[in-house]
Amino acid sequence: MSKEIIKIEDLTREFIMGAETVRALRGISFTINEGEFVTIMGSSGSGKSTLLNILGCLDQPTSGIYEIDGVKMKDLSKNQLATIRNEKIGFIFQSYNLLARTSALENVELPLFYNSKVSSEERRERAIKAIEMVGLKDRMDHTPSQLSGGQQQRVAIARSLVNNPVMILADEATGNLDTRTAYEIMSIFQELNKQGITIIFVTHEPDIATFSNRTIVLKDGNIIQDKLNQKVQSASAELAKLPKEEH
Ligand SMILES: Nc1ncnc2c1ncn2[C@@H]1O[C@H](COP(=O)(O)OP(=O)(O)OP(=O)(O)O)[C@@H](O)[C@H]1O
Repeated sequence: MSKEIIKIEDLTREFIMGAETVRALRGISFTINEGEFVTIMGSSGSGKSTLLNILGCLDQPTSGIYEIDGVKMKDLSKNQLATIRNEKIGFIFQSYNLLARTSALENVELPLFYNSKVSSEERRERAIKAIEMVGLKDRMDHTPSQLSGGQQQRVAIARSLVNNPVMILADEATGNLDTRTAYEIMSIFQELNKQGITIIFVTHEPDIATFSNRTIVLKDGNIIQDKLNQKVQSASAELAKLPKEEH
């Protein structure tokens, strides 16, 4: 049986806005096993980003339990949470969040600068390996402005991998990309998932969710659906079906 990596129980998050309380999450519960590829869907304002921020230890719930690998996040200090964020979780955002005047390789090396156990040689080696995994070795000296959107997102994926995270959290990671590029990125995620990395992926797009194994749907801060996808599509197979690009 696979190991439970995430456990959420009766989780709430409220924001006090003057006299009003916004109940962004209203007591949700689920578990995620190691190796799952989960998409989180729901309309605007349903609580997706709030949930992802809590899962990424960027925010604390108002009440309820959040455990990673059996450890309760609310028992940890700020420093311990920062270590978990840096060593266990890879983050990928819609807007790539790369440093502008810095090469792809140096962007990927960045998370390792905070890891005093890693020497500069090892840092470089690991960054090159991560860049290779996303198929960008021939572009590693380019800065973000010299790369396409899809290539920039690959750099961001490589950066998220360099610390060997146990899970990747992605927030609308294909939101700025055309269909072909989005499918290319999804095929990289599927490949990483095959290698055992747990992926939690927030998206608005139902076709993107078909590439994951399980979909959780939020509405007004509640889970209204949580089910395994009966037919998981292969992103590389779907990519091959798209009309050829014209140049
Ligand atoms: N920092 C905050 N302060 C006050 N209210 C907030 C805050 N963050 C989120 N909210 C509110 O919580 C609710 C859920 O927001 P959230 O950003 O999680 O939704 P979402 O599903 O990610 O939406 P979108 O798809 O538009 O990004 C919304 O009503 C939002 O206005």
